[in-house]
Amino acid sequence: MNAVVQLEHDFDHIIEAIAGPGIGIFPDFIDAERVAALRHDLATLPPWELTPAAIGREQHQQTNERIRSDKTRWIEGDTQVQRYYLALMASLRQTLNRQLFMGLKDYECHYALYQIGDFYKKHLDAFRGRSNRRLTTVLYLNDDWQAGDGGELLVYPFQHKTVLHRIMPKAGTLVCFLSEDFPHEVLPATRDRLSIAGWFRIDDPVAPSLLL
Ligand SMILES: O=C(O)CCC(=O)C(=O)O
Ligand SMILES: [Fe+2]
Repeated sequence: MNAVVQLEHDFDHIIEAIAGPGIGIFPDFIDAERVAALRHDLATLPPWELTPAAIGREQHQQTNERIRSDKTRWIEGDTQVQRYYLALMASLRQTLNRQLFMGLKDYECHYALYQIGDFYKKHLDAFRGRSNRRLTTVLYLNDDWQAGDGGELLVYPFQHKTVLHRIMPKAGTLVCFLSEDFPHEVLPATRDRLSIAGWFRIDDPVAPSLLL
């Protein structure tokens, strides 16, 4: 049984979460060995390949260190473990399309490095009718993360100020949510915080949203 098939089982929980509340948190989504390989892949990138992250729409990207201060690098399948992760997400995309008719056309993702004190202020990943990002995924790569290390992802219900989820960025945990529906922010940490943020996209941003 290969790894992708092995993880099919976990997709059931993702499907249920997206069809239900629109968000799910999945500890141990990826085995420790593969998480370690991804972490190593990111940690050994030449430093100049990690660049200040951009915000805004694709055509009008700008960096704004008041909103976010992490550094990112797109994952394009340069290494075996990158190809594994992209294949796994391709398989998830097919499952989402088959079971929820989401019409997801592709997936883009990047490594993100938040160094000590880095943050990403409260934001939405997509604005209705103005972005083709439909579903956000974040996979954390941090071994032995402790409560005192900070760096939590805070997720809010749409247009509410109370925190819905407070998520520690522990190795192997995947967070998955509808990009237009959940404002979220990354708190500063006292150690480096490594992750892969990704987005499933549709072709046409003005197409009607999934009706659940
Ligand atoms: O790293 C995280 O927990 C979330 C990152 C994020 O919100 C983003 O890249 O849009
Ligand atoms: Fe985000």
